[in-house]
Amino acid sequence: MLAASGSLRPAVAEGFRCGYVAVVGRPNVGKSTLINHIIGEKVSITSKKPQTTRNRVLGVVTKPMAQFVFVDTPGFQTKVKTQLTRRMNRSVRSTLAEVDAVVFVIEALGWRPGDLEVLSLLPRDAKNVILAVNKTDLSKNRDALLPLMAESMSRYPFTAIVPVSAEKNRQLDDLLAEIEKLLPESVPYFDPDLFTDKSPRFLAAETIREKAFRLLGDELPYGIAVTIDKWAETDEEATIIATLIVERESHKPIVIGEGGAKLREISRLARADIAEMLGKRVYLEVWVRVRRGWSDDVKALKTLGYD
Ligand SMILES: Nc1nc2c(ncn2[C@@H]2O[C@H](COP(=O)(O)OP(=O)(O)OP(=O)(O)O)[C@@H](O)[C@H]2O)c(=O)[nH]1
Repeated sequence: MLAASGSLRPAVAEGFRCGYVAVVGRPNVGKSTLINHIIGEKVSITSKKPQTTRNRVLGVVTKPMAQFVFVDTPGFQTKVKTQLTRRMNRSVRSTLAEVDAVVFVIEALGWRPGDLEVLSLLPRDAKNVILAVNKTDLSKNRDALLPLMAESMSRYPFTAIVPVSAEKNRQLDDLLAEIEKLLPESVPYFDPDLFTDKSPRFLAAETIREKAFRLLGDELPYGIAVTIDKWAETDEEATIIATLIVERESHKPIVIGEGGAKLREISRLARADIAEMLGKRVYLEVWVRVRRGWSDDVKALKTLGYD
């Protein structure tokens, strides 16, 4: 199995980082604008099928030394405190605890009560929360940002504060640089080539992910990714080899299931959808692999004779 996925994985620079990023904040602070402008049109998510919302990938950005996987954090309900809301807030909390970096967005005009409500959902001792002070283009006086930054640090131990203007694309690279520091060293979860357009490879990877989430539900924690290791197509059929990457060794049997039943079902459902999408016969093989850091990968590749 290692040989199959290892030999086909693209070479990655040493020290490459990859991880999940959540962008949170009260309504209207500019979260969507920020994400859209960072991700850019060409890589916004393309899967039209409903997925487990908690795990929805909004888009992927790949830079020379890092890949950023932006995920949705639905259920940010601070207004209505129903039973359901409380449950959703719990799910928000656990989602936030599982991503590698959280970008908390406020407006440059200052803190509002709504900001504090959302802030209260963050774990108090987190070391992975960056404050993005957005809409700096609206504040006339740049000096006014200094007291705002001081006030912000008194409210929460942010690892960094970055003033940005999402709309005007200002300081977005600075923000990415801060996020990058929080991501673990890892091979990219997604083949960068898959995300440059709405490619069938990308859609196939998303379909497999979606099936895995649908079948595994709450059994499987957050981190799961799919890579397409081989894609060979003729007019009549496509041969696809994919790997489901899980976070821990203990997650592997969950995905594989009794006698391989779960994994077979994931493959069967995904194969049917991909065949429909491509309009041809599909041979799909799905492997399961535990996510490891880059250095482990290097060791594995060396063992197998790939330098
Ligand atoms: N002046 C200015 N306006 C911005 C900036 N970023 C976003 N906006 C505007 O702020 C408004 C809200 O932006 P959204 O991106 O929809 O905010 P959001 O936080 O995603 O809002 P919800 O979806 O309600 O949670 C829109 O009218 C944006 O055009 C910015 O940097 N400067």
